[in-house]
Amino acid sequence: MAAEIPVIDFSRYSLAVDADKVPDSVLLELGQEVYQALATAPFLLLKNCGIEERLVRESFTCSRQFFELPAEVKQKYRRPDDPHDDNYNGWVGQGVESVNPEGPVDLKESFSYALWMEQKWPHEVVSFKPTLLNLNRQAMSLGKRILQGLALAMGLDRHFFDGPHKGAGTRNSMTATRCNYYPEITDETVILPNQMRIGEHADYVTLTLLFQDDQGGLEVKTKDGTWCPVLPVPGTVGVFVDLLLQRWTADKLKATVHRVIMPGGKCPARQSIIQLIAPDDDVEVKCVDGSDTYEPVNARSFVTGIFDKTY
Ligand SMILES: O=C(O)CCC(=O)C(=O)O
Ligand SMILES: [Fe+2]
Repeated sequence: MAAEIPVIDFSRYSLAVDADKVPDSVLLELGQEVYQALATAPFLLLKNCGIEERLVRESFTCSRQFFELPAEVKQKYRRPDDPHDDNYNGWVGQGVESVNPEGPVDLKESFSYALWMEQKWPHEVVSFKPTLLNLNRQAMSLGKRILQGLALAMGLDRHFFDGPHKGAGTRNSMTATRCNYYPEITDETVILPNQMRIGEHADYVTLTLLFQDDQGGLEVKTKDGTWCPVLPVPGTVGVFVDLLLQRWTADKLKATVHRVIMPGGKCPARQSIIQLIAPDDDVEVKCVDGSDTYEPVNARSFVTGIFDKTY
């Protein structure tokens, strides 16, 4: 089953390589590999992306230290209740979110942040802010490079997606990083029927990059509707297609439907960190093939429309 998840070597356009020195012909080949993989499999893993392993490990450590703080401390960094708040970032405690509105609440906590965010950084974990901002910067650059490869593979200009994402890291973009913490289960009798660590959903922006620890539990839905486990592969970054990229590509790439299941019985905590790559708030997303598969939508309204249903 796990063999269905392709692993692609991204070293030709890794962050360690000067982007200007990589000609379109080289990027096209790599972009086609990524595009073909995403057009057939629901998800892929990239290796040799140039994001330092040590940084990923340190990010998990800081994030865990934050989640282990008492709830009254984490409350200071709560995400606002209103999804229309333009700084819709911060801590979300357990039992609040249900990414699948039809399912029970997710058994997780999260902390989301963006590069421009000035307040709400937990000072209790000293290296939290610098470490996680460093990961956010590198993940945003990687996301941009993946989109450049996909643009060439789609017959577009290499920089087609650069413009609509130029505000990433500013207040005009919903591009954000989310640290997820799925607590240890010590008493499985408290788990509700069908309760997940995170219920079935697709992410709602352009692309999502995933860093996960070694616990497993992530599953992606294949085209025939079966669930495929994504076994953790150290040193790789996962790539999900999100709902706005599905609209842009007029269904040539389909959004990755995914969930994190409960391993069953007592189990240790699990951690993941995702980088959401979102178009700027004022971008109109319309099918690049000129078809009317989807009506053009404003990126911000599309996403807040989903928040209204989910949270
Ligand atoms: O924890 C994971 O592996 C996935 C997290 C996820 O799907 C999300 O935060 O949207
Ligand atoms: Fe997700």
